[in-house]
Amino acid sequence: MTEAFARAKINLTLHVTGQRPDGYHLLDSLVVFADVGDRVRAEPAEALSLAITGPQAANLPVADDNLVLRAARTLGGQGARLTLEKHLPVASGIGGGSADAAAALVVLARLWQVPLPDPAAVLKLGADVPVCLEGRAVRMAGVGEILTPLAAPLPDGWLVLANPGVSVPTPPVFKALARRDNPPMPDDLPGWPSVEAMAAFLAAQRNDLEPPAIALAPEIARTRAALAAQPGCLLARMSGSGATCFGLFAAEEAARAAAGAIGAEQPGWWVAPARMVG
Ligand SMILES: C[C@](O)(CO)[C@H](O)COP(=O)(O)OP(=O)(O)OC[C@H]1O[C@@H](n2ccc(N)nc2=O)[C@H](O)[C@@H]1O
Ligand SMILES: Nc1ncnc2c1ncn2[C@@H]1O[C@H](COP(=O)(O)OP(=O)(O)OP(=O)(O)O)[C@@H](O)[C@H]1O
Repeated sequence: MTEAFARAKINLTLHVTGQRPDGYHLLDSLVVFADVGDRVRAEPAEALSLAITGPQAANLPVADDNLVLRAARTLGGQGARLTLEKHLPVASGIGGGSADAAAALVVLARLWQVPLPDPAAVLKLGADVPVCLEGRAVRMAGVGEILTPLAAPLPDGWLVLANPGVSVPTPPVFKALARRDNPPMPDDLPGWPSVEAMAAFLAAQRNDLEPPAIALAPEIARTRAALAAQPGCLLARMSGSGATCFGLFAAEEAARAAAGAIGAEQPGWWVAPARMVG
């Protein structure tokens, strides 16, 4: 049996800087990971099969187009018994499906003793699959395929992820953008000696998908506000195309207290404290 962790992807910034003729948007995004995620397991078997378990399994029916099965087919589609333990909310802006696809590629390449697919085939699985396969903090550009490692290590920090329970499909959010030619981040990203310094930098950046996503799902504004109101929250913003928002914290205790407080106020929300990793 072989297993991989599929970490949540967080867009600390997400600038939409243009659009290609095929409709895909050009991005400039600072991506990190949160130490919370799904698990993908693979065991040898004659045929290819998938079972989904875990607390979010009920929101993801087993279907042929599950990204885990699409990833398996990209690798050749031999036999394997796959299990996806689903913890991350579905269609929520933290790349759960993309992280699962990347984890499936890793476990199946190991099981079948085959190389990982070429970058174009990885990108075809989804714009967030290359960054999830990379699995560390990067500046992400192009439509998601240009990944530049950061010049300096990430500062120690904590995230609180909060999702109000609305699933937000990505295409309508991009479609509802007012402008597609927004400015990128500065050419050179500074190093951040502390998470406070990182938060000060982030405060001057944006997620350009936040206004259109809030127009489609107003609960997102309430989610971001609930995070921003917590003691110790340095910055609150939406990730990806939403609806999950993150709060950035310096201390584990403050992050855990914030997650507890929001969870108590909003029992229907998905809330998770997690170390920022990359
Ligand atoms: C918003 C982000 O999560 C930011 O990290 C990603 O760009 C989206 O990644 P993803 O969900 O893996 O995206 P895909 O499954 O490839 O695309 C979903 C849809 O999002 C839109 N899309 C996605 C990526 C991109 N650079 N431009 C786009 O316009 C397209 O309408 C596409 O049909
Ligand atoms: N293993 C999977 N986990 C989650 N969603 C999946 C999976 N396989 C296929 N999907 C489909 O992919 C869609 C996007 O799911 P996902 O959870 O990756 O969205 P997301 O978090 O908004 O992603 P991103 O941040 O990359 O835009 C869902 O609508 C779902 O039906």
